[in-house]
Amino acid sequence: MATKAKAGERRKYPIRKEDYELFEVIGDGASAVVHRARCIPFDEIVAVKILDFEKNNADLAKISREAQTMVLIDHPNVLNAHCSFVIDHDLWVVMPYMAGGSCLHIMKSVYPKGFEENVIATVLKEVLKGLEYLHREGHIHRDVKAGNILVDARGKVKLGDFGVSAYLFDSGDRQRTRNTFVGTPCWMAPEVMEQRYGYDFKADIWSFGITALELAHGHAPFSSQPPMKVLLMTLNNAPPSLESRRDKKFSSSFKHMIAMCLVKDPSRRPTAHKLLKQSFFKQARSHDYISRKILDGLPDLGDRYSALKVKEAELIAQKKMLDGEKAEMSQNEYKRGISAWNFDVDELKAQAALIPETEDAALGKDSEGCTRSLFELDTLHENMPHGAPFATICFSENDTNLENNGITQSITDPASSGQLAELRRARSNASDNDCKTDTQDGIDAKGYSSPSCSEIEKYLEDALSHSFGEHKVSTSSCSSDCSPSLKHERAKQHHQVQNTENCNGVCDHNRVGDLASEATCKASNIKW
Ligand SMILES: Nc1ncnc2c1ncn2[C@@H]1O[C@H](COP(=O)(O)OP(=O)(O)OP(=O)(O)O)[C@@H](O)[C@H]1O
Repeated sequence: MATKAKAGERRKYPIRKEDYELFEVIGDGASAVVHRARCIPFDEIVAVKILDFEKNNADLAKISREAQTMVLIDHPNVLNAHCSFVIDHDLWVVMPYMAGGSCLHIMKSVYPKGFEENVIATVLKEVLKGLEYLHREGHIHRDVKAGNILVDARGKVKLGDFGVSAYLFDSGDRQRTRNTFVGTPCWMAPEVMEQRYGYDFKADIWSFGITALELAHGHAPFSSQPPMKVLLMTLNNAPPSLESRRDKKFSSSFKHMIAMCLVKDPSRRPTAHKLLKQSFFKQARSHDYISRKILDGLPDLGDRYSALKVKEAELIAQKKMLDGEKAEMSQNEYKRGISAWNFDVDELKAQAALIPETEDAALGKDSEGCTRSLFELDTLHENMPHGAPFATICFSENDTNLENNGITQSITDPASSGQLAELRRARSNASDNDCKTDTQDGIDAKGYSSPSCSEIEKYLEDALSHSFGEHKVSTSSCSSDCSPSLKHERAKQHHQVQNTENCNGVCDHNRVGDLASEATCKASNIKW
């Protein structure tokens, strides 16, 4: 028989396995499986998240933190836990059942290209209210994404999954920043990736901006890229935005709100409280609207989940086949790129050996003498934009000379004066039609990152004007603050010019080779 709690009092949910009847699986994540279930004494449908901490390598601290945090939560827009308990090596977390499932699930099932703007505004306003509460209470959520925005049967929206959340104010000393590296790369703020100065609740605002793009397009920027590439693109490229041709349907207030969140310098991002005042949210409607607009006619959550699993399995099988072809193609492009630039590996090694010791460090040279750049080529190529045929990049995690993010790129001069002339010719031949059209995240139909017209022009300009004798070029986030971080004065001037032209965060020299080689191929009439 159901027991009733007094007004204002929280019901005490039973903490015995026998008190729950588990039904179908309705979700799974990195560490858990979630079931629809019935709490027998209350005759209430709930969700039970089961985490096997033995299988998950026993991050018991993380898991209990998640459970404790969830039980203490008290806000209509944040999913709380009714209770949690340990059964063998499983932790059971009992939560309210969110019958609509996550926004990611809803999009995958019915709106693969994303939601309409007023649906997004309504959902995001609720999420922001939840974030405002969490930040006020000293939490960083650290995993804001569509997969963690849950909708109940009435269209009410809650931010879920504290799998990686932690107290911002540690045991009384109110330490505001943390130095751990957790989260999901696509939504991860640059400062979290850098792990240099720690991060604070503003990391959630970046993830919130990425989530807004995810809801607008049906997927997060760079979502088809491997994690390492996502890291590089987030750190090196301009922040993603809602500015491509396909985004014309969205209002300028939406674009502006996203641009405010996706600023690389966290101190310049607004708080959740301030964001809520943005005019974009004026179009937000009620939960009934969400229910009518996106939940009506949806199959049951369990059925949707099973259908998605089948679809996912098919995609994985297809991808396995494609990956074989892709690896071969990539290898061919790599070889072609090398020959286009007439690379001489031994000569490059010899050049590197001539560079004084202090310079070597900045070049990211390892004990074998800049070999990292040469022998990591395959891996790097996989992580570079489509067609990047040569990698003249050394990563230096220990370069203390540069005031950057710890990733240093060295552009070693592959260009003879003849090659530069060829490049110049190529640029004058390359018409705008040769360029890919600007896309919001630069991902082409094959899932490769492709440069836009303006990027090509910029990088060609960069390749031509860059002093190839210059060995150190920082790729640090010269985002909207445009702080120059080049050590050498000449490079600094070059950098400043570049920043004036493109002040929103691109210092990406990665692609010089990509574009230069593309141009070279075009000039030489080689099929690219
Ligand atoms: N209370 C709930 N009601 C309905 N569905 C839920 C509920 N909690 C979670 N889910 C579904 O289960 C999925 C996985 O849950 P959750 O994100 O908590 O697991 P996780 O292992 O922590 O995931 P992550 O990969 O984000 O770390 C969610 O994306 C959502 O679709």
